[in-house]
Amino acid sequence: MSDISGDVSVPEVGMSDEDFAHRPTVLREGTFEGKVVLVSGGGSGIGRATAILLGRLGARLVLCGRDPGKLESAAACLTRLGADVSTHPMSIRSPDAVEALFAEVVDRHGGIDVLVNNAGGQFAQATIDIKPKGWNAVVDTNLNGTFYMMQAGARHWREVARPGCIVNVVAAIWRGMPQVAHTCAARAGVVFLSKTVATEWAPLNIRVNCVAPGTIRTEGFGNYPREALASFSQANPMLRTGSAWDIAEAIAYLGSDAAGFITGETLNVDGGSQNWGDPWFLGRPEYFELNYAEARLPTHLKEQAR
Ligand SMILES: CCC/C=C/C(=O)SCCNC(=O)CCNC(=O)[C@H](O)C(C)(C)COP(=O)([O-])OP(=O)([O-])OC[C@H]1O[C@@H](n2cnc3c(N)ncnc32)[C@H](O)[C@@H]1OP(=O)([O-])[O-]
Ligand SMILES: NC(=O)C1=CN([C@@H]2O[C@H](COP(=O)(O)OP(=O)(O)OC[C@H]3O[C@@H](n4cnc5c(N)ncnc54)[C@H](OP(=O)(O)O)[C@@H]3O)[C@@H](O)[C@H]2O)C=CC1
Repeated sequence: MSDISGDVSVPEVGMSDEDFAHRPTVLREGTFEGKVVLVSGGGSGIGRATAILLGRLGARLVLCGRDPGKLESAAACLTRLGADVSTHPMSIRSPDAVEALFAEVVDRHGGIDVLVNNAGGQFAQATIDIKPKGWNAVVDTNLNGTFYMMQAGARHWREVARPGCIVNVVAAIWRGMPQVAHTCAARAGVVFLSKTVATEWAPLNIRVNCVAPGTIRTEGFGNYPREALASFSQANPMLRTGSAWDIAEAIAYLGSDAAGFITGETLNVDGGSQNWGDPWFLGRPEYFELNYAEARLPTHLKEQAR
């Protein structure tokens, strides 16, 4: 691929398009040669890093998301790198828009080989205060939207009798996710939906896997207050956040033939947060401050704790 030049002022926290264009990867050049890869939410953050990595590895890229400006900016970068890319503004929450997207992509590229369901997100709120509309918005995006995309992919592959591969970006949900319960519930749904269809769709030669990111510094962090960001780097025993590149490489691996015997799996890329860590999306409530917890102990236990 050619060198990147021109506008690289990308809204990536910590890593730029330039970094993604040059960062070494263990994956062999040409790994995705001749493959068409659809990346939802490909205009920013993890999706954008994934598109750049897959483009470097030879993929033809299809990017979708709601904001045409973000998609155009990512496409301009990929074009500078020499990749073939098309952009499709739409919302994964609309089954009609998903159907139209697949029709457009098949028309333009002749088919799809790998589907990366990365689009998603949430807002932080105490569960007790979440309104039905907010709950539904998050579940609709992360669970329903991902399902529409997965089903459209499977129907496409069944129709053309071609192997398929799905990689869903979920989250490190294993110890619950206080202050983002809606997304935790939706991602848990995607994990078990994926395990289910990994079996149902095996006869169609379709592999289905998930990548579960821990706290990954992207522009998505802009949705959370300063107190939350402070806890994000304490969310795993490595005491740091990951990069979009860490996730992109995991997606590329599961999407490649190197993972040809893996299906129904979830790969955690979380710095070990499933074992230890403490992310709070609005900041840690006083109740959970260690000194405060000690202060609440009955006297005899307080003495034992010292
Ligand atoms: C584990 C590590 C960390 C993870 C990090 C990441 O994932 S980074 C990646 C992060 N990237 C992202 O998260 C980006 C993607 N996120 C999004 O696009 C939105 O958060 C979305 C998922 C709600 C979808 O949006 P949409 O356009 O469909 O929704 P809308 O705006 O029309 O709102 C619908 C309803 O939701 C409610 N409500 C919404 N916001 C708030 C709030 N702040 N407060 C309270 N409530 C809120 C409200 O009820 C509202 O209705 P109302 O009362 O206004 O009539
Ligand atoms: N960063 C982190 O620490 C973690 C991130 N994740 C998940 O990883 C994924 C990528 O996040 P990240 O890159 O960090 O943040 P971003 O906010 O940059 O990425 C979210 C992407 O999803 C797209 N999107 C959101 N809603 C829709 C929709 N209804 N239809 C189509 N596209 C949509 C957005 O594009 P647009 O706004 O143009 O629609 C955007 O490109 C998300 O699912 C996120 O929740 C999971 C765990 C941790």
